[in-house]
Order: sequence, then C-alpha cells, then structure tokens
Amino acid sequence: MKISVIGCGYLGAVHAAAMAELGHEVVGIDVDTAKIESLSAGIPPFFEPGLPEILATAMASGRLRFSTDIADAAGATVHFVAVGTPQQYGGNAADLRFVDAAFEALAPHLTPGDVVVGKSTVPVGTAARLSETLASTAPGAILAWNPEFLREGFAVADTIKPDRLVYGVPDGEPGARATSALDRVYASAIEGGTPLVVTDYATAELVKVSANAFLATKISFINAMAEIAEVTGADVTALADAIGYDSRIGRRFLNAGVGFGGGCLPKDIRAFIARAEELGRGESVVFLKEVDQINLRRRQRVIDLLVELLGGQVNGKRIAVLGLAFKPHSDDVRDSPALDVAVQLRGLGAKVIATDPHAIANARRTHPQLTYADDANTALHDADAVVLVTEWPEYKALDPVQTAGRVRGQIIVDGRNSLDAAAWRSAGWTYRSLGRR
Ligand SMILES: NC(=O)c1ccc[n+]([C@@H]2O[C@H](COP(=O)([O-])OP(=O)(O)OC[C@H]3O[C@@H](n4cnc5c(N)ncnc54)[C@H](O)[C@@H]3O)[C@@H](O)[C@H]2O)c1
Ligand SMILES: O=c1ccn([C@@H]2O[C@H](COP(=O)(O)OP(=O)(O)O[C@H]3O[C@H](CO)[C@@H](O)[C@H](O)[C@H]3O)[C@@H](O)[C@H]2O)c(=O)[nH]1
Repeated sequence: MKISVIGCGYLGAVHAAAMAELGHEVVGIDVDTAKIESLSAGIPPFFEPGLPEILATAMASGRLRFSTDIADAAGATVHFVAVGTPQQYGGNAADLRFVDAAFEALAPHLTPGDVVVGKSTVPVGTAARLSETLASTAPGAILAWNPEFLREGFAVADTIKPDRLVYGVPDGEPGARATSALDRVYASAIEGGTPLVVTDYATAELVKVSANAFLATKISFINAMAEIAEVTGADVTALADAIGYDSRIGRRFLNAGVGFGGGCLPKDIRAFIARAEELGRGESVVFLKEVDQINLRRRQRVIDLLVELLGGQVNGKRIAVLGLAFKPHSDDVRDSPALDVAVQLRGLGAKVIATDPHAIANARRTHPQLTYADDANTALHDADAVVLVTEWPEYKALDPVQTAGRVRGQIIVDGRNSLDAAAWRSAGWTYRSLGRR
C-alpha cells in the first residue's frame, strides 16, 4: 500500500520505517528540515535500538523516502498523523496546535476515499472534531484513530508486532472502508494473531490515555508503598515480588524508584485530568493528581537522601549523576526524573557531573549549564557522592570495589533499586535506595 506518515519523531520515524519493512511504499514527512535530512541519509535523528537497521533496509529497497513537502503525501491512500501533542505551556492540557496544523496542511492533498489515521495521543473528542473539519476541507476522506502503544527502546518490535491494535472508526460504510484499509496495512500482525479492537473514536482515544494512566498509577502505587516502607523498615522490592506473584496483579511496572518520566506518561495523565475537568468529570480522575504528586515526591526523596548522607549540605560537593534519559535504551530526556535530579542538585550548589550512554546531547540542548562527562569513569572521578538515576546495564554492572577507587566519598544513592545492596555495602559504601532498608 502507499502510505504517508506526517511527523517523523520518536513515533513517526519508527512507524514509517516499520511500514516499509512490512512491504509498504512509504513517504515520511516532517516540518523539521534537519530531521528529514538525517533520515534521508539513513541516520535516525535519535537513539532507538533496531531503527538504524530497518531504516537502512527500507531505504535500500526504495520503499521509503522522506520529505519536508506535505504535497508529497498525495498519491498515498493511507496517511498516518504522528505529530507531537505536548503539554501546553503553563497548563496541563494537551497542545493540539501541531495536530491541527498537520490536518490543515494535509487536507488539500487528499483524494476521496483516502484514509487519514490519527496516531498521536489526543484528548477524547479530538477525532470527532477533526472528522467534521475534514468533511469540509477534504470531502470523501475518511478519518480513523489508531492509537500507538509502542515503548521507546522497544519501538521497532512493538510496531511490527504490537500487543494489540485499536481502530476508532466512524459508523457505516466509511468505518468499514477505514477498517479494511487498516487491516491491509497491518496484515502481517493480524495474521500473526495480534488482537484487534474495532471501536468508535471516543473509545479509541480513551483506550490510549487510560492505558497510560493505568501504567502511571501502577508505578505510583508501588512508589507510595516505598514511602510507607521507608518509615517502617519494610522492603518494597520484596513487597513487589510478593504481590506480583498474584497473577491478577503481575510484577511488571512495579519497580519502585525515582518514578516515571518521558514524553508520554507525565503529560498524558495531566492532559487526561484537564480533559475530564472540561467534560465536568474531574472527580472521576482526581486520583491521577495524586499519582502525579507521588511521582514528583520521589525525585525530592533522592535529593533529600543525598543531602542527609552528605551531612545536610550538598553545596560545593561533587556529585556524579549516572543517567540522564528517562529510562534505559532511550536518549529521550523529556520530563526525565534523572535530568530533573541533576538540575535540582546543581540548584542546591552541588558540582554535578552527569553522564549517560546516549542522552548527553539531548540533555545539553535543554540544560547547557550542567557539566557532562562522556563516561561513568570520568563522572565518578573524585566524586563526594554518586546517584544512579537511569538503570542502564553498564551502571548496573559497575563493580563496587573498582568504583570505590575512583571516588572521594563512598556514598551512593540508587534511585532505581538496581544495584546489589549487599555487594556495595561490603565494599565499604554507604548505600541507600528507595523503599528499602
Ligand atoms: N514517543 C513515544 O514513545 C510515543 C508512543 C505512543 C504515542 N506517542 C504519541 O505520538 C505523538 C508523537 O510523539 P513523539 O514522541 O514522536 O514526538 P516528537 O516530538 O518526537 O515528534 C513529533 C514530530 O512531529 C513533527 N511535526 C510537528 N508539526 C508538524 C507538522 N505540521 N507537519 C509535519 N510534522 C510536524 C515535529 O517536527 C516532530 O518531528 C504524541 O502525541 C505522543 O504522545 C508517542
Ligand atoms: O516499574 C516501572 C516501570 C517504568 N518506570 C518508569 O516509567 C517511565 C515510562 O516507562 P515506559 O512505559 O517503559 O516508557 P515509554 O516509552 O514512555 O512508554 C509509555 O508511554 C508510551 C507513549 O504513550 C506508550 O506507548 C507505552 O505503551 C507506555 O509504556 C520511565 O521513566 C520508567 O523508568 C518505573 O519507574 N517503574
């Protein structure tokens, strides 16, 4: 099939390359010239495992090209819209300017029967509004909403073989045509047994935000248990293991630590709260405010632990911050707890030396004032204390004895509960983590 993908960021670039990998003929379009130049040269503009490989294969096959000209979408029959929906500046609601601009720019290039597929995460009600607009700007085009559930770090596999597919489609004949077009796009996943839910726009939009709200709630639940564990001497990791053995609960997403960040969970729960309030149902999701607060308190807890361990004063202390990305296997620093901790420590007067295997360039762009080291050994040199805030495998593999030889003070706060506490303590470290003795 001929496909266009509008917006080639973390979602869209992977989607475009993965669709070409599946045999479709794809054009990826973005307003960011640097991004398109990079993608056209076969170089992903961000770190995502597996993307360089499928990008190279797809470009070599001639099935994938990139452009800054929205007119190049003409000729495709399915158009995915994957532009950003960030948190509004100064508010909680989603900023829909990019979505609106993309639909407005795309409309003149559509042919009756084309299917426009929203992939961006949007507040419930957006698809119905856009569908009405399309009816006048591109008569005969059909809108579907097909939310995306990929995880950064696993984006390629999640796109090619998703856990499930959700189509929000209109009633009647247009809905049937949109469904059949999407079935052809995702034929290999569907044949492979991927569950499919075909529903209305509102449900599809809500599935996406409620899935993220549920994941955020699960993380904040275990982090709330960590807070209780901290005042009772209990161990939140053992607690998570024990409740996780109950198959109704499950162990995944019960890792207590410095909390969730990224370009999705934090802004999506805030946008959900804002939309529910607009709909007069703020009380239905009021608990998500607490989910957000618990999450933000964990960052403060890491800072408080460091201050305590450094005798009440971090001013002038050299602190090695291991990790900047919001999670391992990503270079994304949007709303990253790790970067936030580094920035807050610097604000308290600490000499922060931060490092990350892949996220330094992105962190430097938004926070040029921080000092960055290319690797952990350089960051650790002469440190008075160490804080691990992104559980990259190389940090988890650090040897406590060798690491002791690099620092000035053997103090470590493990913000991801990812190190072997006994091994670090027996090497002479003052080791502290979150929700564990
Ligand atoms: N990142 C993820 O893992 C992920 C997963 C699922 C859903 N989502 C959702 O997907 C959407 C995109 O997220 P992202 O992380 O890829 O964001 P991103 O910021 O990485 O990418 C968005 C891209 O859209 C481009 N863009 C903006 N306006 C445009 C326009 N008018 N025409 C063409 N391109 C335009 C930007 O230049 C940018 O490259 C968001 O709604 C997000 O919530 C993201
Ligand atoms: O037990 C856990 C699991 C995760 N996290 C943190 O939670 C955040 C989000 O992690 P994850 O969900 O793996 O990352 P994303 O790539 O942001 O993916 C989420 O957001 C995407 C965008 O909406 C969705 O598509 C995905 O399904 C959803 O998992 C990260 O900061 C993690 O460190 C924890 O603190 N504890």
